[in-house]
Amino acid sequence: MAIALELVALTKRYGSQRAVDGLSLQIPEGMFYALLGPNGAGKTTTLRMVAGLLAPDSGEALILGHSITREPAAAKQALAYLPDDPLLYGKLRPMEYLEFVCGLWDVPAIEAEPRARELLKQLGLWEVCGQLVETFSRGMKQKLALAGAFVHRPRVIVLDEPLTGLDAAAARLVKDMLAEHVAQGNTVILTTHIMEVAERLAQRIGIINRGRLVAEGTLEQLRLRSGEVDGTLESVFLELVDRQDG
Ligand SMILES: Nc1ncnc2c1ncn2[C@@H]1O[C@H](COP(=O)(O)OP(=O)(O)OP(=O)(O)O)[C@@H](O)[C@H]1O
Repeated sequence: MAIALELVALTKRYGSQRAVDGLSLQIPEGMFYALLGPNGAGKTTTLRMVAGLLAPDSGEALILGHSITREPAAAKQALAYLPDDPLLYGKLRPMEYLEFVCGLWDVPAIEAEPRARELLKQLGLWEVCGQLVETFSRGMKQKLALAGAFVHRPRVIVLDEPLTGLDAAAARLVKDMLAEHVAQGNTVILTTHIMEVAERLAQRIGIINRGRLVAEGTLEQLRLRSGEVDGTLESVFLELVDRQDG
């Protein structure tokens, strides 16, 4: 099976601090993968390098075998990245925004329009289609940004804290959409502080702390590694991070 995302000794420093410190990881295609870590562990910095928004000091990230630094066009073709603070254009309406995004990805207009409509309906934004994005609540903006990430059917979707700020119904909807995307053979990689999300949805989990990979595997493998054989992901996570800090 193809490797959806490979990190090879990825490193980023801010001054003397190593925000990401020689991170290596392989995530096979068709997987729901959760990246966990305490505040400041280096998750957002890692994802920004994966998306090609931040240059690594050394090492590299490959999407489906294409280096984001050396072959950015090929790497980005299969990738969607949803940041934790997505930038939307306030003066556009939802359909205009999605048409704009489809244009960036060369999605033919004949496919773009029904796909955008389907996503807006799915995410409960169809009723507000006539409104400018600047009038949207934070949760509505987040749902529209998510529609923008899904609209070109990316094989690999990378999301930074996608559930923050969503109400219970919206969070359920987004979790279902992500699970469905994986069921169709695509790859979802997300960061979250919500342990229940990682515990219930992720097939594999990576834990990072201080820019380094502390442990990686299925929940069962992480339980064995931590010694918390019947533990919740929360207790396994806290034990593994504590051990590295200690
Ligand atoms: N632009 C920047 N300049 C200086 N330091 C930065 C910058 N961005 C991040 N850092 C530092 O890099 C480290 C990793 O930050 P990062 O945002 O990647 O962590 P995170 O795991 O996403 O945290 P959180 O869970 O709080 O969102 C932190 O110590 C942070 O202070």
